[in-house]
Amino acid sequence: MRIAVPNKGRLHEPTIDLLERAGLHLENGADRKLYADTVDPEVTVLFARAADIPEYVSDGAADLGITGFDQVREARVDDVAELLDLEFGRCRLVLAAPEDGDIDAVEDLTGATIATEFPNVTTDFFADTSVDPDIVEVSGATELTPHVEMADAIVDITSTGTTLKMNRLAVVEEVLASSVRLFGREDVLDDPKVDEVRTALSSVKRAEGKRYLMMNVPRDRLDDVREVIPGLGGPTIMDIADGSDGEAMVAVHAVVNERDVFETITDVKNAGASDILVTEIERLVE
Ligand SMILES: Nc1ncnc2c1ncn2[C@@H]1O[C@H](COP(=O)(O)OP(=O)(O)OP(=O)(O)O)[C@@H](O)[C@H]1O
Ligand SMILES: O=P(O)(O)OC[C@H]1O[C@H](OP(=O)(O)OP(=O)(O)O)[C@H](O)[C@@H]1O
Ligand SMILES: [Mg+2]
Repeated sequence: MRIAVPNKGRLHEPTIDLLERAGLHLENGADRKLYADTVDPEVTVLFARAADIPEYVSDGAADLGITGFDQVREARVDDVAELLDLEFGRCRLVLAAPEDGDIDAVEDLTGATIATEFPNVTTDFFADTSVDPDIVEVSGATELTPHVEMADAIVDITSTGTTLKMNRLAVVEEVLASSVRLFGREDVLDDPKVDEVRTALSSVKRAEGKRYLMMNVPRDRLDDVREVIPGLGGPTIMDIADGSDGEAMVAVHAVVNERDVFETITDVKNAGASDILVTEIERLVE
């Protein structure tokens, strides 16, 4: 099983980090190599440009791929299926035009020229509209093209909006919302390894923002404590040896959203819990 992942750029590090956290540790270094083995002898990682990954998966050079949804759409591969939204690399492909110009709506683009690194996504977008502008493919610095009279508008990636603003461009319309996805070629989806990889990656995503809470509770206060633990499924309750004064005690373990931890600690303490421990969770397998 070969997984194609971004070899550089902003998606490289978070992808490697995710594989590591999922337990798919890379064995022989990730830098400047084409391939890396992982702890799983059946799983190899192939490093490729983010834009080439969908094609690698479709062609069979790799079986699974991790890259932006924008790249999957641009590659127009029809034999791959999405397996998981990895929820990072969030950005939008937008149609943008000079702030002080007269393009305020898609309809203003009749006879116009659009510069983009995403000619296919752009073509598909305009196919659903009443206008049919010329599309010019560029390979970078797209935001510059309206200022050098190469284009009237652009379709480009934005996330914070800083680059558009710096170039005095305003969003006319959203073309596509993107984030990084795990996807696979349809003819390998039955391989149990695919599900293993998907489960491992989704277990990391599920654990993000969660904490594991452990505490001791006198048995006769258990109901009060249970009431104040915000539910992500019921807590686990275990008998423990009686307290020093012979009081019957139980251990209560629960998975809690990180943002609820502060309040929950106060609440369970007031309800009678003691020896409260909070730990991070690496993975949460369904
Ligand atoms: N500003 C951004 N915020 C969030 N995600 C982004 C942003 N820019 C790009 N991305 C996502 O990252 C993907 C790859 O972009 P990145 O800039 O890392 O690679 P690249 O420009 O293709 O790299 P290179 O040209 O150096 O190979 C994009 O297709 C998109 O999904
Ligand atoms: O809305 P913002 O936060 O400003 O992000 C948008 C910018 O990010 C990307 O460029 P990147 O930094 O990847 O440089 P690149 O053009 O070299 O790929 C994208 O092409 C935009 O130019
Ligand atoms: Mg880039």
